[in-house]
Amino acid sequence: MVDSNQIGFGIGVHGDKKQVNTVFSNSYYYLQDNTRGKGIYTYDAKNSNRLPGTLWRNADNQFTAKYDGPAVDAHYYAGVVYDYYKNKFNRNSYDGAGAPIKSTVHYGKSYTNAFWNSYQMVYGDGDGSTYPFSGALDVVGHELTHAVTEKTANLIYENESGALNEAMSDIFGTLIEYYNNQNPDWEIGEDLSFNRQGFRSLADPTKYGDPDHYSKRYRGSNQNYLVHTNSGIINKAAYLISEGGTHYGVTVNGIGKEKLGNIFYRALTQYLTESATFSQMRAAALQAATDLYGAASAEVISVGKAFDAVGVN
Ligand SMILES: O=C(O)[C@H](CCc1ccccc1)CC1(C(=O)N[C@@H](Cc2c[nH]c3ccccc23)C(=O)O)CCCC1
Ligand SMILES: [Ca+2]
Ligand SMILES: [Ca+2]
Ligand SMILES: [Zn+2]
Repeated sequence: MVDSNQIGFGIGVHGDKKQVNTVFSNSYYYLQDNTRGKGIYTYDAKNSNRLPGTLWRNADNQFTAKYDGPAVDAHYYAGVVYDYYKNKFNRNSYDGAGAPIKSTVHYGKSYTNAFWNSYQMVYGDGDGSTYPFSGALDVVGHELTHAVTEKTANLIYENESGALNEAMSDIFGTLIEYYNNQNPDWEIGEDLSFNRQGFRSLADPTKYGDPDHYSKRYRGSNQNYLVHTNSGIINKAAYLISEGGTHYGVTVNGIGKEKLGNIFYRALTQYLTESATFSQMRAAALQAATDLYGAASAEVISVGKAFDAVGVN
């Protein structure tokens, strides 16, 4: 029996209709997308902690039940993230060689988080105060960007390199949301909450208690907190590079989202090393901007000003 590529009909976490690429094999339709790299595969943990769980399948290629929603979004949004990296940077999947992209949904019981575990993306259902975690494209982009980072700079997930790791995921999660162009914004996770409040803001990190200047960085020892809060300093610099603004008296001329993406992607893939500091991020971004736009370019000037504005020299 030869497998065949199909197109299924799905309804996402928010009741939004979307087509999903599936495979028909031995009388079942699977959430397997053979049109991108070596495939995108979506699994069901059935509210256990076992990974990856079972490859999602049904008999009619219709993924419209409420229970199907998280799988539909994980599968569809993984395809959007694949397309962003392929179309913008000609990167074929997170490893550049078409690596299969695997996601598991319905992980755990009332699990109110998501993660990349070096092998796959994992999404909880939330605890009733949030939507299931694959229901936000910026979150899916955030998680898959952890995979890209791991295969490139491999930024150590603690202290400043860990905050850089987090910032890269927030920044590219946001750029991917703008690429998809459905209610794009500079917040992370707003699609997961009932009151539209996100987890973090790149435009104004202080909105959620995160620092927007190096002098305000968290210097404690809780690493999971540190990486998710000190990322605000780099997130703010990225926002200023793209959109411009005056921050603590320093004025930055915005150069737009495309150039921000080009500069940060080049920094991530060509210059950052696993133990990079914020200061080394500034140097990497300046070098990337110089490579791309020239030494005395407006882009290089904006990058320098943005890092000045957040106190990173
Ligand atoms: O990928 C990441 O950096 C986060 C991974 C969190 C995690 C870490 C270690 C083991 C398991 C899970 C997940 C996300 C995150 O930023 N989580 C934050 C915020 C958060 C989500 N759910 C929470 C529940 C309680 C407190 C904080 C949170 C965190 O874990 O801090 C990224 C986008 C949204 C979810
Ligand atoms: Ca949005
Ligand atoms: Ca967002
Ligand atoms: Zn993260």
